[in-house]
Amino acid sequence: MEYNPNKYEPLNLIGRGSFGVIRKVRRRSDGKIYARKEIDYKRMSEREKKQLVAEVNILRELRHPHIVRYYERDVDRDNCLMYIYMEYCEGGDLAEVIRRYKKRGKRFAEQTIWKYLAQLLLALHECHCPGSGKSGVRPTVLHRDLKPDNVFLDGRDDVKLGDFGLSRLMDGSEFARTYVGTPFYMSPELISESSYNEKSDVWALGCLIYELCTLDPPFQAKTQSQLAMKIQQGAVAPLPPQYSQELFYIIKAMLQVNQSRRPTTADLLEVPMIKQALGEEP
Ligand SMILES: CNC(=O)c1c(C)[nH]c(/C=C2\C(=O)Nc3ccc(Cl)cc32)c1C
Repeated sequence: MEYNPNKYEPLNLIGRGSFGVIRKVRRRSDGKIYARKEIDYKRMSEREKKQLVAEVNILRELRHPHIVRYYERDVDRDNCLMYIYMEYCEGGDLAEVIRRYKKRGKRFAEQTIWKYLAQLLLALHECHCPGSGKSGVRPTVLHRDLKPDNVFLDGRDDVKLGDFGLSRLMDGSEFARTYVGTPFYMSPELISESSYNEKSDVWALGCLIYELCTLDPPFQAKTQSQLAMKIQQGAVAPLPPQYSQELFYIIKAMLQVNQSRRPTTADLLEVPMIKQALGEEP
């Protein structure tokens, strides 16, 4: 399909992914608003380009109410740019909301945290257990980069998992080069260099839910080696008193250092409080 520069009207920049920018765009034919990720593949190796295309093809098939929808892609060969057109989430990313709450001394309501946890579990379950939802059978997709910056809010205050698995494109070295910020959500098994798996996504989700309660990650340190030690010890400080023991219990279960004792998304979706939080879903 030939690149059509006039199909979408570029609007303002709204975000920055780990290898490209996100721009708000308007489709000229019907005025509909989308988010466009603009990937500069000038410096990518042939292998990475092939992986990127394969990755986008898998991600385009992920159809779920709590996964940011991929619509189409386009390639501007003259400028070595790949455009990925996705669902626009007017609430922005969760990292920005956490920053805002911290600045204003606000806290998330416990009910909201259960709702976000339940919705993100459904999204992760759709990725980990292909064919569990309505979409057809396909390979397991591991998110690998679950963090507040990659969770987006729509206009109804529902959360959507975004920026899928593209970090998998980088092999060890490049991922390190491309990865920005401190790996607060890195799991113990990733630190001990065993393989990343579904339980590593559950660990990252546990870190994210803990951060919604305290507005800080569960493990923090001045240096990466001190951070690694804290993660491998796995000591989780209590939540602020306004939150229930049930919430703390589920977070501690997700932050089990021993991944064989960590619950799967299927296990967690059976928890009564999670079922109750989903009960409100249409
Ligand atoms: C300040 N930026 C924002 O408020 C913001 C808004 C309104 N939307 C976004 C981001 C996305 C958005 O709206 N849709 C997306 C699909 C995939 C990815 Cl990786 C990101 C987005 C952002 C970062």
